[in-house]
Amino acid sequence: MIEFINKIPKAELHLHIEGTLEPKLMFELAKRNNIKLEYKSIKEIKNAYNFTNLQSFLDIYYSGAKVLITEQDFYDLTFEYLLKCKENSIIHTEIFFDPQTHTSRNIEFKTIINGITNALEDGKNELGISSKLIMCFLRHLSQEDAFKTLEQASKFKEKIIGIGLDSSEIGNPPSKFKDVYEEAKKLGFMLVAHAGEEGSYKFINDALDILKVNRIDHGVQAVYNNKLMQRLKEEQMALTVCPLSNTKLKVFENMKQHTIKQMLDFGLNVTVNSDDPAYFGGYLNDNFHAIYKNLDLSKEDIITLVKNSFNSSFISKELKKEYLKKVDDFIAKHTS
Ligand SMILES: Nc1ncnc2[nH]cnc12
Ligand SMILES: [Zn+2]
Repeated sequence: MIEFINKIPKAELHLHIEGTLEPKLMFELAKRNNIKLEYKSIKEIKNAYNFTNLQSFLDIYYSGAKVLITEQDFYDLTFEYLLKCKENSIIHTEIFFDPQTHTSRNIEFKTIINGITNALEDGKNELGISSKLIMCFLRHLSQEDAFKTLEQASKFKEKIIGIGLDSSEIGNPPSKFKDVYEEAKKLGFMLVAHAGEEGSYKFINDALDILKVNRIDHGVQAVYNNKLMQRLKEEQMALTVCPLSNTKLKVFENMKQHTIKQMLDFGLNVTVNSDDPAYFGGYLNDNFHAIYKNLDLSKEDIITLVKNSFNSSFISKELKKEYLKKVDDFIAKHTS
């Protein structure tokens, strides 16, 4: 089964590109850009990745991102992730980026987006991996700041498929960003938002009702409300669940406590994703291995999760059909 998991063609829908910054590249970029890191070795960095909750991670994650300065840095970061996609049999990926993390350090918007999208183009041509880019607003900042970021993005509209919302969930409800989401929708962006990661399940309802999102990122708190579970099932709302992230950030004490199998059995449209793999100890296949081993998933469960990812992606109907056929062909070849 591990071989089947490793090789089945997959889509990833919840991945922060800044969260793929491996300690080795962090050191290289720090050296290249003459930046002094707080850590003396890769081992020391890895030891610091001992999180107690979302905020304890975010502090370290934003600090790590300071080594990203030039277009080449963003290119290298992104291309390195695409090589991981190849290793993980990911044939389509939808990537988040956090422009405010960088523009607040006086890095130009065009430096960030050109570095990332040039790598994505090369990833398509050289590795055969298709991709979409989703711009996230940092929810600990103001809606006014989000509006400024939306304005900066307008010149690059054709490179960005959608808008997302991330960072510290508690204390920063979806309602804070109602107007900017309304504007983004008018401009034609797809809409997603982190909701119900460690914040209340009510934020999931709010992301749906107030922000009008097309997908929910995480959404694992939904299991605490039957009415919401029923709604998510009826709407077949996509939930981009990130198992290793959830255990690393103590949303669940350990993988045996994770509710993804319960959500799947209830009939929810759940997908598996890696969130910030360089910080959480594993890429997409590692996430699949962890839930497979700890939650007694069947082969059918794995197939459903994989198909859900393609069905919930923002690619065209034609490409969806093509990719789902690849999945079916793979299954046929590996079931006999
Ligand atoms: N898991 C996560 N939740 C909220 N914001 C994030 N930014 C990067 N990873 C995140
Ligand atoms: Zn995330």
